[in-house]
Amino acid sequence: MKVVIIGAGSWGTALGKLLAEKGKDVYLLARRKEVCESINKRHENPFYLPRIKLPNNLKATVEPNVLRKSELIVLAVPSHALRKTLKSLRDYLPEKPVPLVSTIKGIEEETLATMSQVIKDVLFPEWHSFYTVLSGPSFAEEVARRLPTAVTIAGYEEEITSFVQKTFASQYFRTYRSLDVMGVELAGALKNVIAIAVGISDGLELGLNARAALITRGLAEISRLGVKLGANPLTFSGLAGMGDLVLTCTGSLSRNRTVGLRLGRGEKLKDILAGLTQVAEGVRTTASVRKLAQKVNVETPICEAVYQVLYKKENPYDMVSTLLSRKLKQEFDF
Ligand SMILES: NC(=O)c1ccc[n+]([C@@H]2O[C@H](COP(=O)([O-])OP(=O)(O)OC[C@H]3O[C@@H](n4cnc5c(N)ncnc54)[C@H](O)[C@@H]3O)[C@@H](O)[C@H]2O)c1
Ligand SMILES: O=P(O)(O)OC[C@H](O)CO
Repeated sequence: MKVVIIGAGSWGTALGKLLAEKGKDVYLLARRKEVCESINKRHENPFYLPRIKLPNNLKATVEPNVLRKSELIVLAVPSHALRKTLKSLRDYLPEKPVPLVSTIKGIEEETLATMSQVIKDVLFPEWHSFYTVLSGPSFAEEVARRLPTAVTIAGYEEEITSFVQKTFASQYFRTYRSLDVMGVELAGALKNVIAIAVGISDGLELGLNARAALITRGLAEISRLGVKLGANPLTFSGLAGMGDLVLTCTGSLSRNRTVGLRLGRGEKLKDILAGLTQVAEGVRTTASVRKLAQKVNVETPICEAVYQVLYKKENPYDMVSTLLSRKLKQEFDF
């Protein structure tokens, strides 16, 4: 099977390695020639996934023609780049739709579209039912090191979703199936904002009680918004929900948590972003979530507090007192 992964960053490379080890013919569609050269000649991607040996049947190219005969397409670019990237590649897609797997965790800021909605806008209608989203607690580096991982794959069509589930499943990568595309997409995007909040709290050394409170109330916030937008509430207690939230909020490999930690320790956002070589999706998603929550009239106080720190230069300490001094309420709204 010929697989093309659009995006040769850390996640695209780790998933490409997994599929290549399963015997698939995998091509990473990269932007930079030096990334391709390194993958094709030295079998490593030092720019995004250093110190990991890649299999020989994982190849990289900048040539979009590679998409023409693909049998599975994986999307692994940052959410803000998906629309533009897809538009530029649209003319190279195979004649008939093939299963499409988004591994992207974000919400488009200008349109508030999830990735499935971006795809619906850009691609032809017949591609819609071929869409799936792969999400859950999965640091690229750990997957690349073949450490045990479990994820959720959600799609619109049972048959396509099962096909993608089987394609990715391996001895160390367990895949579950779901039909809740909206829930899985929102859970993956929103957990990054809560991870920034937890990072800030940990950077301020506010303790483990505060961390647990933020994760739990963060989950309440994610679920409230998700359910309002049509997601299945159960999704938020699953791998794409609680699983990924816990991982990203507590795992030292998280880029979103790290952005928060550094803010909490007193660094400026612009300095942190200037030094990042990989995407921290939660920074942009914070602005998207705020607009989305306002649009559908859902309270998201933690996301709002993160927004104030990131975009309005609020002091992180004030974020905490704002959250703690909110009007007392019932734990559950229902
Ligand atoms: N890295 C992980 O552990 C991990 C795990 C699960 C999901 N994800 C998600 O996967 C997506 C990709 O993240 P990543 O970790 O691979 O990021 P990354 O920063 O490691 O790599 C991003 C890739 O996209 C390309 N890219 C960046 N900006 C672009 C643009 N404007 N136009 C086109 N291409 C562009 C880069 O060249 C690179 O190939 C994100 O939504 C992320 O949340 C990442
Ligand atoms: O490094 P982060 O914060 O983008 O998190 C990576 C993955 O989404 C974890 O599942």
